[in-house]
Amino acid sequence: MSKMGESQRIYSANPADYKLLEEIGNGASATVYRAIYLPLDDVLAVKCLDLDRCNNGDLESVRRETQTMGWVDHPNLVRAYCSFVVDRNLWVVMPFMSAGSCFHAMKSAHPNGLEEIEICFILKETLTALDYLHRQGHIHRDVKAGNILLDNNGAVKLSDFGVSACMFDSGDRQRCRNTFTGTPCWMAPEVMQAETGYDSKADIWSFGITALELAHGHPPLSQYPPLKVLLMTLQNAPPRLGDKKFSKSFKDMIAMCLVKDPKKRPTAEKLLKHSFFKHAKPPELSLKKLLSELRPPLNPVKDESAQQQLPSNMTPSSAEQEERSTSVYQKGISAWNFDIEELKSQASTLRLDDDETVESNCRDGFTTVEQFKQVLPMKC
Ligand SMILES: Nc1ncnc2c1ncn2[C@@H]1O[C@H](COP(=O)(O)OP(=O)(O)OP(=O)(O)O)[C@@H](O)[C@H]1O
Repeated sequence: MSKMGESQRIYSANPADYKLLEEIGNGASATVYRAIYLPLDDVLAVKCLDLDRCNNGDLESVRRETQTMGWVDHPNLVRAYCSFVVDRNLWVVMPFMSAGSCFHAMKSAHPNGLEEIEICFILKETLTALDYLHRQGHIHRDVKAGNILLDNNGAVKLSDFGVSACMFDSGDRQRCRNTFTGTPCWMAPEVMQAETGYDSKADIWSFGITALELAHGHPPLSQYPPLKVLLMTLQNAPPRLGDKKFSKSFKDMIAMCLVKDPKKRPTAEKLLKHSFFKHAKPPELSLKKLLSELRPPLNPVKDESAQQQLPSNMTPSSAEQEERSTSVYQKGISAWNFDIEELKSQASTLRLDDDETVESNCRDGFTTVEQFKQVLPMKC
């Protein structure tokens, strides 16, 4: 299924036309490589999914991701130029985002978060992508800094449609989904409660959490285990941005996203009109400094050509260390997508008198283990 690229170029479905270079990313389901499309000498990214490692549910998510990536046509969304099967792998060909993800930007240069001017531009572009997706009847369901990609020209694109969902499934407009997915720190309260269902407003909550992640370098509650994140999200007041260094309009915009009742959250379209986004500066003013500070998001350990491109101030051992800490952080978060059964079994073995989490949550409102278990999703 070869397709026209953004630049009106056609990319073939012949693997011999692509030369895979170094690894640039590694997610729960795939490895992403920088690659050259030999007929045009174009640099691209190729996501390789090992189909043998996928069970039926994963295959469905792969099918959805490639399908969504194929039809999206928006400057702030990563689209698939084409996809095809090579041996037991699915290759998805897409534009190469040379500066990597916002998660990578924070880990490599700004562990305590980005500047407001940078965040404002990145969020405005991301929200524009969400507005487009929602108008098409789609929910992204995994909005987070790790899925917001940057290139060295200041382009911002939302990626990873592995868990995105269509609200028009089965031909009917299905406004509410009731499948449990997403990652706990960014997950809206209504998504955690499987029986209530959710819609595109769940992305607005995740967007608010992503704003806090960009401001602090990590999302709220990231220090807690998944089960505790679920419970605290449901029971505690929504997180807020408190730091004096940020503007009132930024704090107010986040507060509008992080309202527990989804009906009271604004749509992406309405949120784009918030005064915070009126201050967004073009990338040459907002992202120039950040982009100049970033190391290329290449895998320095496994690939010699990648190692040659490391800046002189980054020794292989510090690069290795960063890679290790990054992969632990990413796994700790992304793997949660697939750990719902594990969470349920954890909950079933918990006893009120021997678990601090349950005890504290009972103090905060839950009175029985049964009540506590009811917050856990029944579907996944
Ligand atoms: N087009 C691209 N250009 C540059 N880097 C990319 C591109 N696509 C993905 N990456 C990098 O690869 C990483 C993993 O990609 P992706 O998130 O698509 O994989 P995944 O297996 O779906 O991840 P997850 O664990 O979030 O489900 C991203 O975080 C990003 O750093």
